[in-house]
Amino acid sequence: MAVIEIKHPLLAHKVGIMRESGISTKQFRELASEIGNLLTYEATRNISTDEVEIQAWDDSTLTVERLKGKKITVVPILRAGLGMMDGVLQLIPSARVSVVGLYRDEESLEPVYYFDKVVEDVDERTALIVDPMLATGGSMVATIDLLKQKGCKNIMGLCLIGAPEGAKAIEEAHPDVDIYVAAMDECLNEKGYIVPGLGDAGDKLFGTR
Ligand SMILES: O=P(O)(O)OC[C@H]1O[C@H](OP(=O)(O)OP(=O)(O)O)[C@H](O)[C@@H]1O
Ligand SMILES: O=c1cc[nH]c(=O)[nH]1
Ligand SMILES: [Mg+2]
Repeated sequence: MAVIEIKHPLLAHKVGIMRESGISTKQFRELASEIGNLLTYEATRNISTDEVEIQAWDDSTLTVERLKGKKITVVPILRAGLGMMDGVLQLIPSARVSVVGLYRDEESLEPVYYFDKVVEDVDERTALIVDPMLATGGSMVATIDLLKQKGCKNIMGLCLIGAPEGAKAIEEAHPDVDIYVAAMDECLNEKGYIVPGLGDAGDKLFGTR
């Protein structure tokens, strides 16, 4: 199963608020970041830790676990992915950030590449792609393609909302990649928007349109 819906009352509550018409930019941003944080907690359940020795409070030597935080790169897909990024970095502050710029052509719904700045040692890191919407899946597939071309071998994704069409696209193109979503919705409408969805996540995060 490449796309995993995380069922949790906190996520359901927060996604429900994000779907309301007239939500403020401020509240939409806060919720996108909070859900990014909660999804990170779930998605990182099985990432590896190192054992390190510390000097404990009573001067004894203690072996504790440390996250291999420097081995993760967070990959926001511009623009809307930036809205989830801070919530992810709150939990993994030492992660490096790699940015991928794509927008979806409104007519063809195909992803159009315009920028990337991916960390040089991405082949040694786990990539955590963040983007609120998995609609046709084209933008996520293109980002995974790009990261794999650069040598990245471990890739996960975090999205607020997924559509079955996007899940199918990921499972066909990249069955090795797990995408964690806070809600799996019903379908896409004739314009490629997720139904019920929450509208245009980028516009709501950036206050455009
Ligand atoms: O699964 P897909 O069909 O590819 O659609 C999802 C993409 O569409 C949105 O970005 P958009 O193109 O609106 O760009 P923006 O973030 O700059 O608003 C969203 O943030 C995803 O990147
Ligand atoms: O529903 C959707 C689909 C793509 N992009 C969005 O922002 N929303
Ligand atoms: Mg947009």
